[in-house]
Amino acid sequence: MTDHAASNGNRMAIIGAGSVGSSIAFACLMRSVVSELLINDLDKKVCEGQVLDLQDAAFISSTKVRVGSPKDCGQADIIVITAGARQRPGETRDELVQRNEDILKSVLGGLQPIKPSAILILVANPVNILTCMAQKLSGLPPNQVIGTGTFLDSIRFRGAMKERLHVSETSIHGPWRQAVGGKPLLSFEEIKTLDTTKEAENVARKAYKIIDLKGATSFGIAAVVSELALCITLNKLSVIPLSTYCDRFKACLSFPVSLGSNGVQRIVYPEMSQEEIALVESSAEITRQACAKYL
Ligand SMILES: NC(=O)c1ccc[n+]([C@@H]2O[C@H](COP(=O)([O-])OP(=O)(O)OC[C@H]3O[C@@H](n4cnc5c(N)ncnc54)[C@H](O)[C@@H]3O)[C@@H](O)[C@H]2O)c1
Repeated sequence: MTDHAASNGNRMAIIGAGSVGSSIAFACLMRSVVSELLINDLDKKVCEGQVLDLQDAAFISSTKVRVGSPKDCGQADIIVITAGARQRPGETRDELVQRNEDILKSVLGGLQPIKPSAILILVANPVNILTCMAQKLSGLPPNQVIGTGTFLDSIRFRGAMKERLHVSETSIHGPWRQAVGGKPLLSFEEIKTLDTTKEAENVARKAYKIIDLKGATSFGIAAVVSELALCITLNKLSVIPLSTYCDRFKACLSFPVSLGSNGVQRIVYPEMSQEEIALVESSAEITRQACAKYL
């Protein structure tokens, strides 16, 4: 099925038309993932400018684009929230929490009543915490509220491995203990000689490197969200690492999930060592503490 065939009848709303929101809109437009794209931003001037610019690109798409009011956006099938304070150079994700919590609260309030079958995608950071907050405040079932999680990090990892192994990103199922064509990644000669800690750090640092160089990241996350939208509209049930509520750890964390028209269908927990489980538990505890006021 072509990307074009996915668009039939679906409507997507993007809240926040800054670097990330406008790039997501452009990626979704180019892939015709929905029939109609609504864009909303507190800054009405910027929002109108982005819509007019996107409309110029729509001649090679089957998607129509327009400005949407918060209420219109609340009735979309897929609602993407990018409205948020941008991460400043050197700022940690946690320092963004308070600024972005206030914005999210006001965005969710404006969208109400949200279409009961809508899938809400959180992009603004820190994504696990905002996903937890949106699960509590949106009124939607938790499986319909997801965050982009570590999908982009996983794409970056696969991109780095592609360079080493000369195989397509889509044939690499990371991280380390996973496989390429059924062969464990760590058993490849090219990988055995790698400093895996350094390689993992490079992947984790890439967002900061881009922010240092150009002030923000936008294209990678745009491609990621267009892919999530396709999974939803086509009910693909692809397994992707996303932020979701993990009953096992009692927190919103990024784990591989199958994603379809109803949102998260199942969580696929990988085999984990005791050391890895302890690391996840400690992340879960930090996330739980940050979310405690919403539980
Ligand atoms: N999940 C990821 O991998 C990922 C990647 C890149 C960026 N981000 C995050 O995405 C967010 C946005 O980044 P950006 O570079 O687009 O920032 P930006 O400053 O360019 O855009 C944010 C936009 O949100 C708008 N906005 C603020 N409050 C609003 C409200 N209440 N209603 C509607 N619009 C509102 C602003 O007017 C602005 O246009 C940040 O939190 C950033 O950290 C996440």
